[in-house]
Amino acid sequence: MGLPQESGPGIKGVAPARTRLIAAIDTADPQRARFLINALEGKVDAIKLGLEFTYSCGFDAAREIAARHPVFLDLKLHDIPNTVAAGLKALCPLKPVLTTIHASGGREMIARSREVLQEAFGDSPERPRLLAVTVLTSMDAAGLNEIGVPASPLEQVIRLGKMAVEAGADGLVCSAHEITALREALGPQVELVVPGIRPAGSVANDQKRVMTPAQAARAGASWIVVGRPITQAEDPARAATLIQEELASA
Ligand SMILES: O=C(O)c1cc(=O)[nH]c(=O)n1[C@@H]1O[C@H](COP(=O)(O)O)[C@@H](O)[C@H]1O
Repeated sequence: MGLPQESGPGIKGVAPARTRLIAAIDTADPQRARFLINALEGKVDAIKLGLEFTYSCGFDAAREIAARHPVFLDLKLHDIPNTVAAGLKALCPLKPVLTTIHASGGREMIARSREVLQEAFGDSPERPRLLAVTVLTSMDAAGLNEIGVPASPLEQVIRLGKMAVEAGADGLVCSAHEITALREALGPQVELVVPGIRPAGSVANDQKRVMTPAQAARAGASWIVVGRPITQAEDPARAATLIQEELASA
């Protein structure tokens, strides 16, 4: 797993030079995590450690992995600005490549988050890229409506995405369905990190707004995030290789 060389697409409104693959290591078992990370060495561009791994295996285990691999630390912080900023400050020693907060936490929360990272890293390329999660890929219009958002997922992603980038986010987590509109609204530099990815023929599980790796790459994803289609495959390394081949030929 090499550190990412390219950041974002090169030409306005078109796909990045290469859409990179992140494997989500969603497990509570440190041995299983180690097995998967070893199996995926050289096959994926980064690994994602999220709530399940970090809460079960601990921050030190995450730190150990981040010292050896490019890590997307996905803890989706969402609290008052002061608390989120302090939480992010505590995460800085891990030096993740990417990390997440919720865009719906609001402008000040995002701005304070960016400030903390800027203070810790200055303009160093090691500064973790701050991603704002827009509308979870497990949500559809009915789900949004139920929580009092009378907009389509696309409208809400664009609304939150514009605000988050203005406030200082380097990128957004969105579904592949919103990439084209986000690129039109925000241009080529913004990092678009896209979960809800399912290779053709695989089950959606709890994901609602899904697309294939090739569709996401053609739309202009900077990164795709794939969990169960890799981690629950009989041969995770082969599953990752097939996805990389699909991305390369998209
Ligand atoms: O922030 C994320 O990574 C994320 C945001 C989102 O809207 N949807 C989403 O699925 N994710 C994460 O992406 C991964 C998707 O896993 P699979 O559905 O197993 O491919 C999980 O680790 C989720 O936590």
